[in-house]
Amino acid sequence: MKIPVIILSGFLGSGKTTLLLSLLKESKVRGLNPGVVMNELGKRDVDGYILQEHTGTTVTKLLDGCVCCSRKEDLADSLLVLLRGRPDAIYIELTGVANPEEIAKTLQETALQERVELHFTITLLDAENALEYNSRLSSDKQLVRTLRKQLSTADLIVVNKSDLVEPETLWRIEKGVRKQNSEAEIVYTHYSEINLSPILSGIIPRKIIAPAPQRAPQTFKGATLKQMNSEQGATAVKERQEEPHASFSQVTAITLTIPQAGTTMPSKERIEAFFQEWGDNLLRAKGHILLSEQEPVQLVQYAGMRTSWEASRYPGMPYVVFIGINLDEELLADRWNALFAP
Ligand SMILES: Nc1nc2c(ncn2[C@@H]2O[C@H](COP(=O)(O)OP(=O)(O)OP(=O)(O)O)[C@@H](O)[C@H]2O)c(=O)[nH]1
Repeated sequence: MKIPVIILSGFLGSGKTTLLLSLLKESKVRGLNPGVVMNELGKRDVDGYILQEHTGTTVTKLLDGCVCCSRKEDLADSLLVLLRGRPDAIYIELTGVANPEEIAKTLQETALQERVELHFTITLLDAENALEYNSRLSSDKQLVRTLRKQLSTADLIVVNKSDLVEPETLWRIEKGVRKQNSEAEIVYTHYSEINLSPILSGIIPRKIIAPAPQRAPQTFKGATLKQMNSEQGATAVKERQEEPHASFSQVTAITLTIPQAGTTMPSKERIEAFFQEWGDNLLRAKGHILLSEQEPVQLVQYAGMRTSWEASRYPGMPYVVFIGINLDEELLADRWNALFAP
């Protein structure tokens, strides 16, 4: 029996890891033993640590590049290693700038095609920012094309962060999504809360001899915008360019540590203002910072121009990964270090 693979795709900060956490918790309830691959553009593994801390799950981490282009071979190798552990399913969380179509092709490679099959591709959207992507990212044409691919190849599109927008915005998002994908189910939610039954349906612990997994009828629940039927504006856009290409060209990930001796720790507000300073150039930041000896380490996340903080048990050296478009690395590092000047 082929091992079902679920791909989690979606732009930076759209809620993929939040969904993966739910998927792992639900898998545990169902007695499933999934293998998990997480790909990060940066050199540090923020999300893998979050998963380990919250679910105890061991994750295969592919850092410092994108498995749909620069690190393509690594994905196939990692999957082969994971398969040795005979998982019930494999969940792959892609970077926010990956094209899921390339991952589907990897699964078709000779060494893998008899052993795994694509079960679901789920693409998440950040409702608060989705409508701005085309203009904000317009300097990177490959990236804009990749974001379209994330939509057109999805079986399920999760419009997340709907707590941050008016219903009118959701209608406009649905209209835009339908231009790329006329068939996928679209659900509206926050904190990636969706009904996971249709996704996990038919995936049964291997110790119980199971038939091949079947997709359940697509009853994802959540809030679907019922009045909008798929015929309205439903012109699926076909990409002409078929050959493989990089999924982005101007996105970089820069990891900065916290200056050590003789430093002053800035307040949370100063760090938040620092993120905002970079405007559209800073797409995402995440890491672990110790703000004072009296407080626990903080997991800081900057996504969709909002910053959130959470206590963490991360024991290592503090750092922050910055992911941006046309970011000036030297300037970023200089200004970052200046934040900690005594
Ligand atoms: N307000 C709000 N915040 C959310 C929601 N879903 C996720 N977040 C927050 O958004 C941030 C990014 O969420 P992640 O799940 O890490 O997003 P991601 O897609 O995995 O991010 P990358 O892998 O870095 O691209 C975190 O701080 C989440 O807590 C939501 O529905 N509403």
